[in-house]
Amino acid sequence: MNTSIEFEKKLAAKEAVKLLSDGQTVGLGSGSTAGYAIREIGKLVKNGLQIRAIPTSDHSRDLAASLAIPLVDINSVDTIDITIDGADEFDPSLDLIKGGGGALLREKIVAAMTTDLIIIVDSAKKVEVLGAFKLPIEVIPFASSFVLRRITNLNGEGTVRMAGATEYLTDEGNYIIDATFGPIRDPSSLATELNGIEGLVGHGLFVQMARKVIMGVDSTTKTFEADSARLHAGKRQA
Ligand SMILES: O=C[C@H](O)[C@H](O)[C@H](O)COP(=O)(O)O
Repeated sequence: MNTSIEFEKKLAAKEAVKLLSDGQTVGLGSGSTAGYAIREIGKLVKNGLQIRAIPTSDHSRDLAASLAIPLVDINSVDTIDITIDGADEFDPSLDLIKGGGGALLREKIVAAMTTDLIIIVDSAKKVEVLGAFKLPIEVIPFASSFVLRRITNLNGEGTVRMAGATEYLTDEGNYIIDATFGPIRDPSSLATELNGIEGLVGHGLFVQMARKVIMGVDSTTKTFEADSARLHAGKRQA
């Protein structure tokens, strides 16, 4: 484990939870950085913060429950005030690649319901152009070969993620294809192409969804804010 990277993740998490206030419905992201935020939220709840939370993965649900963070069923709410989640890459427009941990489908649904999506990252996640990190794509098992061929048609290359000798399964019982498309200079167009493939239920391109990215860097944090006109266009698309 790289201790300075872990320190940056913790700093970003601590900064993000300052945005929480009583009465909010809060989305809980997935992954190691979001895990630090969930632990911070656990401390705030213990000290009296009154929120209700919606986790984006079974793992985050179990972690939140172990910290006595009140949880609510996503189907019982219309909107989510704020979500704190991690990312695998972010670019200068605050477009993201997510899903390295396989939680992208629920994460994107939660993000689409969220007013303020706050992304917390270490400094290694900042890129000029998305695409060095393989794009996770969630598919129903029945469609995996079909989707792999469609990815090839888009000049990409994909492989089904494995967990030992068998396919990795998401919380929704689906497969993940990790795909490379080279540098993704137009995330919005690639997202549209992928959205049109039958059997593909989600992908890790989060375009025009993040309100802020809070990045830990050395012993401080840096916050990047989305252009709000662009963000509203993205929310309508989601
Ligand atoms: O599926 C996993 C999520 O999208 C994570 O938020 C993402 O992979 C970043 O994870 P980490 O904070 O562990 O780098």
